[in-house]
Amino acid sequence: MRKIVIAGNWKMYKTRAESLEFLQGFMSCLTETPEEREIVLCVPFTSLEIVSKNLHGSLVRLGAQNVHWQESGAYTGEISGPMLTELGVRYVIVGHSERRQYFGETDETVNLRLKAAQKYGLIPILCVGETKAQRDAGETETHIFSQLAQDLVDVDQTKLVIAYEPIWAIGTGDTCETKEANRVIGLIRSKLSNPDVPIQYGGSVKPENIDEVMAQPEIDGVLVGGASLEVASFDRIVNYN
Ligand SMILES: O=C(CO)COP(=O)(O)O
Repeated sequence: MRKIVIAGNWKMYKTRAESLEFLQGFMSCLTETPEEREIVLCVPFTSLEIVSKNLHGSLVRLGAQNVHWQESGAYTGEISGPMLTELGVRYVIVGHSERRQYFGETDETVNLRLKAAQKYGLIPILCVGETKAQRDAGETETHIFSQLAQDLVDVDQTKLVIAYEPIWAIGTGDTCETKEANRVIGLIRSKLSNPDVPIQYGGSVKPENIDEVMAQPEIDGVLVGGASLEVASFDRIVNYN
């Protein structure tokens, strides 16, 4: 049985005060959510502690948005696995397209970050996906297979989540057709040694399309950006039908 994982990626949004306000509103909505759905909030580093302290034993899991491969060292601006686990972090996004695009992360460093996350007891959410140009050139599969082949070297597939995020569908309102997302996710699964790895879809997931996305047989959850910032919309997403 594959696990359902619904994660919010807050990116560079919300101060500590705003994070707390969200959490207080969101926790009171969760009473209806089926327990087998794992809900994760990947918040900015500065909000990890306040969110951690206010989860009060709820089923919501804490997530971060990146992790360095060393335990400590002269790596200005980076954060290590032990720094995250100390705050109660359970999940960490690795290789998001915004990190690859704007901050020079490569498949090689993504692989190092994945292995470090697992070494320190974190479950990484590995993001893969193609650009519009790659899709238009018919290179979706080759690009994603190349990312997987490099990113997953020596990675334990029993402690892993993968998110398929077509870059052209992120923050654009331009959702990938659900059947197409389902097809690509099936192809990703065919490349894994563990068929039970939960594979999420990400890219313009909203209350309006969540039911259709989750009805697809290969899709085991979602990684949500913009629609995870508002209590009402994220509540609707985690309580999909
Ligand atoms: O990048 C994403 C999640 O990691 C998707 O963002 P949006 O849901 O805002 O399109």
